[in-house]
Amino acid sequence: MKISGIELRRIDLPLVAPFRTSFGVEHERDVLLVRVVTPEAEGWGECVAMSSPLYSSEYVDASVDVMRRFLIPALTSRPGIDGYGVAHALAKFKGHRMAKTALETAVLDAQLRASGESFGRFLGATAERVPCGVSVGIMNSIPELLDAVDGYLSEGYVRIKLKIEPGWDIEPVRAVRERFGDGILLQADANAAYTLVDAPHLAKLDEFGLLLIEQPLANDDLVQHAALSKRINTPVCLDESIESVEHAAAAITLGSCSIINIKPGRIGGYIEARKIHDLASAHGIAVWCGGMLETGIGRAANVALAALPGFTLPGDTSGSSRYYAQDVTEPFVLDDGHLTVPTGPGLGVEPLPEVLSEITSWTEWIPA
Ligand SMILES: O=C(O)CCC(=O)N[C@@H](C(=O)O)c1ccccc1
Repeated sequence: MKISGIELRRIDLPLVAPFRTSFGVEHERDVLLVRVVTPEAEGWGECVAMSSPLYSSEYVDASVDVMRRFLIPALTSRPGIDGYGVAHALAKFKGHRMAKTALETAVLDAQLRASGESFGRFLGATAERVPCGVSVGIMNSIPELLDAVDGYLSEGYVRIKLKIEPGWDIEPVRAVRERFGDGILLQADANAAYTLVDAPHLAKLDEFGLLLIEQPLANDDLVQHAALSKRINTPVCLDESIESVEHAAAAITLGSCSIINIKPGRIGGYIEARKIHDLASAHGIAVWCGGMLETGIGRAANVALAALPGFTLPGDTSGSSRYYAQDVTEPFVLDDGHLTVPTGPGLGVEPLPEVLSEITSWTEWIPA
């Protein structure tokens, strides 16, 4: 396909409630969307970078800059490109995986809308719907946490993920276990808030039968997580540390984790995500699809990815209403704890024009 031009668009979406993690509190999302225009079709992608470089080094303003100055010219200067060619064309530019993922997704979406193939079928999805977990932020009190968890379980979520940090870990997990029993699927996400010194403390989580503890140690570590994995019984899952299939191979070789949270934006795209899925499956490592508070654009792609056979654990593929009163696309609505994989060409969803114009804060057209 020859790209005619690419539109960058920032949209403002307030969250239905503040979302607190060990690295900060989110009240709204300043989301960067990408629209790739070709003679055959248009395609959409979502950049999951946050407004500040707190989850990783990427942030929205930097994504706009690197796309405008380096990534988009590298794509539009080519006589033709397809989804498989994007990562190769952008490889010479270091990092900025979330920006690269948004562009690759938009090119793939255009390509697939032109060919009539769904994103899920392209990736190798084998399920028509996926079981959904939900991520629960750090709260001001245990009662507030229990009310939130009660509400999500009532909505049908099949797995609860609790954000933890030093001072908010053992007691919240204990309270949820005592209130809701051993039957609910429960896991914890530390977002790199601990060090190996905390190993004995983290071992106290072992009594609660958690599915996993996600990224307990530094965001770029593999070696210390391997040491921690030998000192606690709760399975270690990596998120921030895995930025490529090479990282995943190293983590598996070192024994750094037994579960991987696959977040396409973090690793540079859905094609790289499928590589990690295939590698992990070959090693008996379970994977699940993480989330970055995506709008329906990124959510559609994540739900398609989560339908691949190796995604054996419920992901952070919540319904749109977990974060947004009004999504930029038709909302993803939980049905019996599951979301249906879109079956239309490409992502199978697109922004609602009236909503998009209302929430757009900035847009720029970059011609080929
Ligand atoms: O449901 C979602 O999309 C969010 C899932 C979630 O907890 N994401 C976490 C994470 O570290 O995995 C996150 C929160 C805020 C910002 C970035 C990441």
